[in-house]
Amino acid sequence: MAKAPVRVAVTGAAGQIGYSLLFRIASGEMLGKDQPVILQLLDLPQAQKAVKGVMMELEDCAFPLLAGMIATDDPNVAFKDAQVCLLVGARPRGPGMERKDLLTENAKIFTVQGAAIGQHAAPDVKVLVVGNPCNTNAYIAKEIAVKYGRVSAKNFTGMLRLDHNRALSQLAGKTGREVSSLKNLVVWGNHSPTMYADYRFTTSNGDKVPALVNDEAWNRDVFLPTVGKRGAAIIEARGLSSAASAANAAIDHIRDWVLGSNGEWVTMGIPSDGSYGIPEGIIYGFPVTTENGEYKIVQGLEIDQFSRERMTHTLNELLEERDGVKDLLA
Ligand SMILES: NC(=O)c1ccc[n+]([C@@H]2O[C@H](COP(=O)([O-])OP(=O)(O)OC[C@H]3O[C@@H](n4cnc5c(N)ncnc54)[C@H](O)[C@@H]3O)[C@@H](O)[C@H]2O)c1
Ligand SMILES: O=C(O)C[C@H](O)C(=O)O
Repeated sequence: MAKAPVRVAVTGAAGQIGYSLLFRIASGEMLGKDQPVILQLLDLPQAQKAVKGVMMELEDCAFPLLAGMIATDDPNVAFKDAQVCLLVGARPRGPGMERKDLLTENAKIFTVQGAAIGQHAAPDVKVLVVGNPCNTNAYIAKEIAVKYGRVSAKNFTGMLRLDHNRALSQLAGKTGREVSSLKNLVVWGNHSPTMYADYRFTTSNGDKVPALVNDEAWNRDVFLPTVGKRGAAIIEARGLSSAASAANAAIDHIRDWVLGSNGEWVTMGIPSDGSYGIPEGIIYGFPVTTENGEYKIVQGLEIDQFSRERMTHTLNELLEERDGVKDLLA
């Protein structure tokens, strides 16, 4: 018997990430090749004409799994009964900006959308925030949504998967190993240059990646800055922020969350439960495994002095961002 369709809300549907994302969701790459979806597309009033154009193209693909779609500029309509919400719509940064420079402007979007999700989404909704600064925007949406008592704080996540994928590719290049052979990588903390991509536990076909790399200077001087500043390098090269790779990471994040990671570690920005000394509630990149629609933090990893310094540095930035938005949450 055919499965019931899943309602997927996507914000910023007329934007560049939206254009890379929607067709892949509708073709079954996110929720499975046997899972019909209904797309609930949100964008600003002035973008509705462009959203209609995207919907015409979706229609022209004749995707067998696309069971319906709506476009709206009303968050209460977009999130109604949504089981998956991809919060992409927000202003992107330009050259010379840091993601946290977007906070004042973008934060308000997530207060409104958090309230709409809290009131209208399915109680077990899974939310991924892509719009920057994504950790703190996810924090805002979570804090507001849970006030309505229907949805669960643990289901609000921020996107660290692009950083995870970037780190995998850099390590594959350095070691000459295939990306698919690399296991047990983690990116701790904030989606910002302070993030800490940590390959101390990474293996490739049973070999330890730190031994294959065997170059501590490369870790500090090349790997960490390359992964941390990759978003800015793309803006510099393209004149626009990453889009297809961001959409790809969003697909990876939700697919693994819903369908399971088969025991493999993936990085998700999730509300801390206090693990590794990270204060509860902060949306922080952790190594997780996923099964049956739930994630579990990988426990028991040794944190050496260098790692603790890096983890604290990225945490401090998140604490500062949280302080910067506390008035919005009062
Ligand atoms: N977390 C990550 O790894 C990651 C990666 C890439 C981009 N991003 C972020 O994703 C966001 C979107 O990037 P983009 O390149 O698609 O931008 P874009 O400017 O191409 O598109 C943004 C879309 O969002 C819409 N929008 C703005 N405010 C909205 C609101 N209140 N409700 C609904 N829609 C709204 C705009 O009308 C536009 O259609 C940016 O904040 C960018 O920095 C995050
Ligand atoms: O860097 C940006 O502003 C966009 C995005 O967060 C990225 O990492 O590519």
